[in-house]
Order: sequence, then C-alpha cells, then structure tokens
Amino acid sequence: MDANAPVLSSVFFLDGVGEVFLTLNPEGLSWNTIHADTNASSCCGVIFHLEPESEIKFTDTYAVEYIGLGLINGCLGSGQPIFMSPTTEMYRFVVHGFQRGKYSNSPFVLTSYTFGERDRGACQTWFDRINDHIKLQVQRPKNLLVFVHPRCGKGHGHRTWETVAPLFSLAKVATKVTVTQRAGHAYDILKSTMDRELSSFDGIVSVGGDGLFNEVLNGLLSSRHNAPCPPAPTTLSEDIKAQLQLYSSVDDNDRRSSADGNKDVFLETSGIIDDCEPLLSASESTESCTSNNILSDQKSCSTGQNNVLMFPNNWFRLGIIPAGSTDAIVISTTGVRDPVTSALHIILGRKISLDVAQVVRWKTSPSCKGDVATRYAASFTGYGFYGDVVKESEKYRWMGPSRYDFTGTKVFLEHRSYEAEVCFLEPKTTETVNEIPNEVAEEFIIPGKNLSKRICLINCSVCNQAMKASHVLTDRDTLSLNVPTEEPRWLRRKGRFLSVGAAIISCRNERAPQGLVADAHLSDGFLHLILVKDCPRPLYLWHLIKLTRKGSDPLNFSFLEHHKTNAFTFVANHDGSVWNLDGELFQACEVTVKACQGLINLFASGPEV
Ligand SMILES: Nc1ncnc2c1ncn2[C@@H]1O[C@H](COP(=O)(O)OP(=O)(O)OP(=O)(O)O)[C@@H](O)[C@H]1O
Repeated sequence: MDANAPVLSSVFFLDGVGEVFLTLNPEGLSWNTIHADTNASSCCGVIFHLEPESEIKFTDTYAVEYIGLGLINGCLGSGQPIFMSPTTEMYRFVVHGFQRGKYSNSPFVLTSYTFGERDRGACQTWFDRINDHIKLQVQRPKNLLVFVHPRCGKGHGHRTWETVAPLFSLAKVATKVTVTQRAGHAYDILKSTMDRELSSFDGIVSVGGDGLFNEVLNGLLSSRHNAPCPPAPTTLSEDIKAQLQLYSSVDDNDRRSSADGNKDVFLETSGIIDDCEPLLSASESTESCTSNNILSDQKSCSTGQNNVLMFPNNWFRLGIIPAGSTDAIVISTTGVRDPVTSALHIILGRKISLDVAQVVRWKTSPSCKGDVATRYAASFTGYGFYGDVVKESEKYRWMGPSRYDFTGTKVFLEHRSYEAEVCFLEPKTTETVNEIPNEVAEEFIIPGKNLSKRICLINCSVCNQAMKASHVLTDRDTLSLNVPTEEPRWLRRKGRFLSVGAAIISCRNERAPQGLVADAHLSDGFLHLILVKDCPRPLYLWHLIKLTRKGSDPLNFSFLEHHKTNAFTFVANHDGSVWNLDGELFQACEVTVKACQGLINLFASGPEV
C-alpha cells in the first residue's frame, strides 16, 4: 500500500446522518452531507441542529470492520422526525475511532461511523483501502501478552479487562491472556519464559495496579537487563571517608546542616571518588556483582536463554490498563486514569521511553551476612514512612484501597524516624535539565513563590534531549573516543530520617495531582531523592498536606532535601528495615539505587497537561 495512493471519493450513506460525499485521503476520511438542509431536524416537535463529525484521521482510528448487509438509518433532514427517518438495507463497514475529550486531560471517547453502500464490491473496496492505510501504521502491536490481576483495586481487574478486550479484538491485536492466581504468578511466568517465545510478542500488558506492573517489570528484567553494577554503600562510604579527610579541613561551614530543632544532627559531606565509578563498565560490574553473588539468582533464570531479548531495546513495550488502587504510573504517563484511553494508547502503538530504578540490596538486616538481590521500580522507591505504610497495610488487605488512609494515619501518628547514611551522586552541571531549552514542556508557577517547574508532557524536549545525549555518549564510548569527563562527586548525609524516597517519575495520582515531584521527567535519567529529616509532627503533616494540593510546593521545607541524582546508596542499622518499591515491600537495610535511563518502553505518549 502506497501512502500516496490516490484520493478516493464516493457517495455513501452514513448511519444516522444520511447521504454523504466520502473522501479517503492519506491522513484519514472526511465527508460532507450532500443536502445542506439536512442539518436541521425535529424530534417530538423540538427543532434541533445536528453537527455531525466531518472527518476522522487514521491516527485516531483503531479499527475498521466490515459488517455486511444490514440496515442504515436514513437521512434526518428536511425537518423529518428521527423516528420517521427511512432505513435502507445496504452493505456496510464501521470505522472505529476516538475523540479527545473536551479538556486536554479528559479520557478519550470512543466513536464509530457506519457507512453503507448498495454495491457490495464498492463497499468492500473502501473497507480494504481503509484497512491498508491502518496497516501502514507499523508501530501498532499485533501480538500481546496480557496479565490480569482479578483482585486488584476494588476487585474489578477482570471486569476492566472485559471492558477493553473487544477493542483489541476489533483492532485485530492478538492477546494471550493469563489471569493471575496469586502474587508472584506473572513474575514466575516471565522469568521462566524463553526469550524466543517472549520476542514473538510486541509487548506485555498488565491489567491491574502499580504492583502488578512492578511484578511484570521484575520478571522481565531479572535476567534480561544488561547492566553495569552500581557500587555497594559500604565500599562507597569507606572511599568517601578516605577522600573526605583531604577535604575536612578546607571548609567547616560546608559540613553542617540542621533539621528544624535538631541542630548539628546532620553531617553533610562531599567527596570526589576516584576509584569507585558509579557506572562501571559491564565487565567490571559483572565481576564485582558476581563476587557479591548478585547474579547468582539471575544466573539460574538465564540458563538456556540466548539473549534474544535484552533491555534496553527500542521495540519491546509494556502497557498498563489501570485497575489498581493508585495507578500512579498510568496517570504520570498518560495524564488520566482511564482503561479505554490506555487501551487505545496500546492499540495505536504509542511509545515513550521510561527510566527505571535498579535497586540492589546488599544486606537485608544489619546482622545478615549479605543477601544480595536486585529489584526494579518504575515510579518510586522509599524507606521509613513509605516502607512502614506498605508493611502495615499488608495486615489490612481486607479493607481494600482505604487501608492506605488507615495505615497512613497510624504510621504518621507513630512518627518513627531512623538513623541512616545516604550518599548520592551530584549531577554534573551539563546534566542539569534547566539548561536545556524547552519550548514544549509546560511551566507552572507556584503562587507567591518565585519558583517555576518544568513539567514532563507529551513530546517533552527535556526527555528527548536527555535521551539523545545519552545515545551520543554511548556512541562515543563505543568508538573509544577520548572524551574528557568530570569526576563524579558524591555527597553524604547522615542522621535521623522520617523518610528517604526517590521518585523516578512524577508519581501523580488522584490524591496528589501534581505528584510527589511535579517536575520529574519520564526519561531524563534522574532520580529525585527526597530526604525528610526528623522534624516535629505538625511540620511533617504540613508537607503531606501540601502533597495533595495543586499549585503548592511540598518540597520547600527546611527539614527536607530534594536532590536530582543518578544514583544513591543507603545504609541503616535497623533490623526491620523495609523499602517500598512501586508499592511493593522489599526488606533491605543496605541498598544502592541507580537510575537506568530509558530502560523500558511504554505504550503511552506522556501526559497532555
Ligand atoms: N491473583 C492474585 N491474587 C493476589 N495477589 C495478586 C494476584 N495477582 C497479583 N497479585 C499481587 O497483588 C499485589 C497488588 O497488586 P496491584 O498493585 O496490581 O493491585 P492494587 O489493588 O493496586 O494493590 P495495592 O492496593 O497493594 O497497591 C501485587 O503484589 C501483585 O503481585
């Protein structure tokens, strides 16, 4: 099919409208009613005006369906009441599409147009031509692996899939559906499926919440992520300490910060690490990871694999049909929480790159002698308050999504803080997105404050530039060019924290419409590290309340630090240390968290506002 195929025009009957002059062009279909006076009609004596759609683009068309001989509702024109409009038997095809809602963040609304023609051959020709145009959109998936979590959210996972499954059938997207029987089911399937079989799919769709998506992500990446290994916190801390001795006498003022009411609690230090590159070469990292048994778990699952499917790659995509209790990933990547909108993004083959946090656990508890494991998170990873809420909420699963309100309040009132040490990599100045011109991304101004933040939106130039820059760096590395690079600088914070969290994306959700970090980007390669130092309860409450208010800045507090970073390490000497990874529990007292830029692709295009 040639994209420049000649324009086709003919007279058709459009169901519910009447006779139209239909034109097919490379972008889509357009039509005009043949009788100008057919736009006015009456029903039960009430005169009304019809304003029928006059075009649909192929980019907004998810399927075309030939439905054969049947009735077409005739012309509504000439002031005839609807119930008297004639019906005629014709050969018919239906164009299935969608319209964007009234506001840019509204869900997509399904539409369909049934065209009729008395001549069967002509109808079939038009159907074939439209189909050929749709097939030209090669980014559309043909075959998908689907996991449905039947008990997610309010227990409507199955029903949600039943609502959108017909769209996939109409669009001729084959789906292999697994309804999960238990937690870990999707993980086990993906971990054990051979790469060759997985590669026969264009992607994987999870129908559920962030938890099911996290399971899919981990099952997929556990043996298929070709990654350098980040440094362990213990090594790093010692190196930093050694380096810092050189700096300690330089400027004592740099070394103190204080939390409200907790003067001198926090030690703030920084150092240049020469022999502990955060991003080691793959061979070095494999060695160091293997020596820590990090890959022992992964080796077993990669047995028999032949590396057909490795990440990152530029074709395999993941999709989410939201049905969970929070759905932060869907809201942050599509702008809305709507199963139909997400299904359409998947069917149309939309694609964006997404950063993923690689979380390497070095120790489960202080007494344990190494229990190394790697996990991945797509939206958020957090310790302290965040970990405790998830741990506590497991006891109240029977309460459904409202358990988060209950356990959130309970954990807030307990007001636990933890002694910990965090070291994070300071971003190089050239990596600061503020320096990148951005014509498209929206800025919002926080009222009363001289602060503007750049939001990650559809066609985000911050992400595009960052992805391009990372490819340039990779190409240079491949060509072994002698590129002068700055030494990475690690900064250290030690003290008592209410929480330590890292947002990979904005984490927008219905409770926090701007998200945890409003200006986090989907694929700029950064984590947003948020350190909440021990502070009086009312101040912490104020921070939490601000998270729920649009237009306020929840991170602008003296007891809170916000750093953009590529990686950080964390050590706590607390026995029951738990992390929250995309809402899932992960026991760990020593971790390294690293941003893996554009590690996966998502069937989405970014929020519109
Ligand atoms: N069939 C199943 N039965 C029980 N748990 C399951 C099943 N399938 C998946 N899970 C697990 O349920 C957990 C929550 O899943 P998910 O986030 O998709 O739903 P949710 O309702 O949003 O959950 P949560 O309220 O915990 O965030 C995940 O750990 C997931 O692995």
